[in-house]
Parts: sequence; structure tokens; C-alpha cells
Amino acid sequence: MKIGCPKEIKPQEFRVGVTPNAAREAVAHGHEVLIETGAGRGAGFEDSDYSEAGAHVVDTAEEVFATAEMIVKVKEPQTAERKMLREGQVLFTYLHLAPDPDQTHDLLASGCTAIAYETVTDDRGGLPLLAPMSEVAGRLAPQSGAWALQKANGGSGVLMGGVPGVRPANVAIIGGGVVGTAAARVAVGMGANVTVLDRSIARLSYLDDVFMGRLTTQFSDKGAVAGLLPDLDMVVGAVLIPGAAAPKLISRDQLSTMKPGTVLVDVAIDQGGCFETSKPTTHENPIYDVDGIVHYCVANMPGAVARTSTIALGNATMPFMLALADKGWKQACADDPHLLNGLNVHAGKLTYYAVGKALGIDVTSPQLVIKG
Ligand SMILES: NC(=O)C1=CN([C@@H]2O[C@H](COP(=O)(O)OP(=O)(O)OC[C@H]3O[C@@H](n4cnc5c(N)ncnc54)[C@H](O)[C@@H]3O)[C@@H](O)[C@H]2O)C=CC1
Ligand SMILES: CC(=O)C(=O)O
Ligand SMILES: [Mg+2]
Repeated sequence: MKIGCPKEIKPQEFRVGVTPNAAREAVAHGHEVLIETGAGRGAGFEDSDYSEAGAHVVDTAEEVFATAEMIVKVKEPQTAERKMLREGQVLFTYLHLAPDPDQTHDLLASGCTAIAYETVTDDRGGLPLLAPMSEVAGRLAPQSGAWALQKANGGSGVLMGGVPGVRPANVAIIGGGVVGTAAARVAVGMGANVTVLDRSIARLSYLDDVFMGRLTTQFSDKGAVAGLLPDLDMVVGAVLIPGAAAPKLISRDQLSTMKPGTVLVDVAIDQGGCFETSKPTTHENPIYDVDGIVHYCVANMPGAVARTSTIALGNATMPFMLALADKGWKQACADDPHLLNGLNVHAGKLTYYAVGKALGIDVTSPQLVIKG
């Protein structure tokens, strides 16, 4: 199969969808890999690394899209990229369709087959292609939030770890999954006073065991969140209902119950955000103020540490990319129900229920699609 990897064009996105190591494996499996010149540079990979791995370096994204049977990327295709997708072509990347009707309609109109990293599952109930980037974003969240807490950035001027005689920051993390756990590890390490809220008692029990008294766990309901808000310095939003639009857990009215300069870090922004006042921002302009509360809502946080993120993502996607290339998407999805869970769009049909529910679009069963 011809596998194509364009340079990412989302602002300040330095990751790349195919690493030289992944390209080498694909070539060893008999596939042809086309990579746009400079695509790996932001992650520390030169064109020569790809050439040595057996890939063909091409000059333009147009060439990649026109030639490749499968496009492997990182971020959801941008408008210019969506225009280049065609019927029969496979797209393997993050999509986050539930909060993004424009992209959804463009993908349906293109006729392509789009498999979303973030809805591929595993045997343990996890999301193996989201998890590596959630590990990164979770570790970054307290770091970015601590920067936003600084007075010059609009924050309240509270230091995460405090100093002897002055209390540390109070941090609440809503959602104790992969992002939440990684964020808790860093926030606790910085010396903050951390509370993690989740609706899964099993998850709270795990966190209680692992952190051995170094954080507080609390069941997440409206009353619990409202009760914490007046005393917090930072909230990290880290909830997920796979594929679905994120539930809104802090309303605009509630901002007035918080201290001026409190920081909200909405990691769940790629699924629409879990605070009513969240809207996506970029690394170029990551924060904004609503009613005196600082919002950090960067939808591609791992792009900031593109080297680490690219290698971590490439390690996770490679086996799935190879299965899709070796067998063709239909057989690969028929053989692996976890990969089939990644199928969001095929030939003008939406195939993921949570996205259909969020956007009011009819859904065709993915099982039916692969039999067709
Ligand atoms: N902004 C960015 O750059 C990135 C964003 N993300 C996003 O971060 C979010 C979290 O991802 P993961 O941690 O991997 O998901 P996960 O599935 O590991 O964890 C989500 C947790 O949220 C909990 N939850 C669901 N509803 C809740 C509620 N109402 N209150 C409290 N907890 C609730 C679940 O029980 C689960 O433990 C996702 O939206 C993901 O797409 C991930 C990576 C990068
Ligand atoms: C998960 C995601 O959207 C990202 O890593 O950018
Ligand atoms: Mg870019």
C-alpha cells in the first residue's frame, strides 16, 4: 500500500504522524511510504532520516494526498487538507468529531474512510492511541497551569508548592483517568494540595492506593465541584466519555464563586471542553480571561513537546498502521474489533454513535459497513 504522511499545518503543531522507525517497518512489510519534505523536522527528524528508512520524500502535501491510499497524520485534517481527501482513501489520525460539525460534514462529503485514534480501544477498556498523548497532556497541565497562575499571565500569583509558612496551591483535577492521573503526579510533585474527582469509584480507589495519602479523592457530582470552587487556585478538566462531547461541569455563573486569577486548564477541550466558558486556543495564544478567571484551552497540548510526543504516538500507532496497510482497512477492522471501534466515517456514512448523537446525524453500524 502507498502510505502518505503530510507535514502538520495546524498552528504550532510540530508532531509528525509517521516516524522514521515506523516508515522503516512499513517498507519492510512491502509498503511504499511518502513523506512531505520537512514533515519530521519539528520533532527532530530530518528528510535524510526518512530516506535512510526507505521512504520517499516528496515536495508537497498535494503530492502526498494525490498518491497515497492511506494518509497517516496527527491532528484532525484542516480545511485545506479535507479538500484533498477522496473516495476510497483511508485517513488514520485524531479526529475529535463530536464538537466539530464542519469537519464531520467535510469528511462525509469526501467519501473517505476515517479511523480516529481516540476511539480505538483495547482489551482493558482503555484507549491505546489516546493514552500516550493523555500521558503527555496530563504531565503538561499543572506546568501550563502554574505558568498561567503567575501574575504577569493574569493568574492570582500563587506558587504551586507554596513556601515554608505559606500554603501551597489548591488544585482540583476533574476526571482521574490517564490525563488526570498524570496531572496528579506532577501537581503532587510540585507540592500542590491536590483533590481528584471522578465518577468511577474503581478509579478513585486506584488513585487512593497509588498516591498513599498524598492526594484527596472525591466522588464527582455537582455539589462536590461547587463546594470546592471558592478555595481553589487551579482546576484541571480531564473528563472523557469516549467519542462524545464533554459534559459541562463548571458553568459561567459559577466563575463568580471562584477567586480572581484562578486558572482553569481544560484538557478535555478537544472533545468540546468541560467548562461552559471554554473555547479552543493555540500554543501561540494559549490563555484568555472570562470574569477574572484565566482559561488555558490548548487543543493540541502534546505538540509543545513534539519530540517526546511523536515517538510515544508513533510507538502506539505503528501496529495498527501496519495492520491497515497489510490487510486493507476492511479486513483489518473485521479481524480486530478494537480497531473497528476507531471507524468514524466511511463512504459518506457516519459510523460512530456518540458522534451521531452529539451532532444529530444518523449513524450506520460499523459492523454493517465492513460486511458491505
Ligand atoms: N488538549 C489536549 O491536547 C489533549 C486532550 N486530551 C483529552 O483529555 C481528555 C481525558 O482523556 P483521558 O484521561 O485519556 O481519558 P480517560 O478515559 O482515561 O479518563 C477520563 C475519566 O473521566 C471520568 N469521567 C467521566 N465523566 C466524568 C464526570 N462527570 N466527572 C468526573 N469524572 C468523569 C471517567 O470516569 C474517566 O476516569 C479527553 O477529552 C482527551 O481527548 C488528551 C490528550 C491531549
Ligand atoms: C489527543 C490530541 O488531540 C492531541 O494529542 O493533540
Ligand atoms: Mg503546523
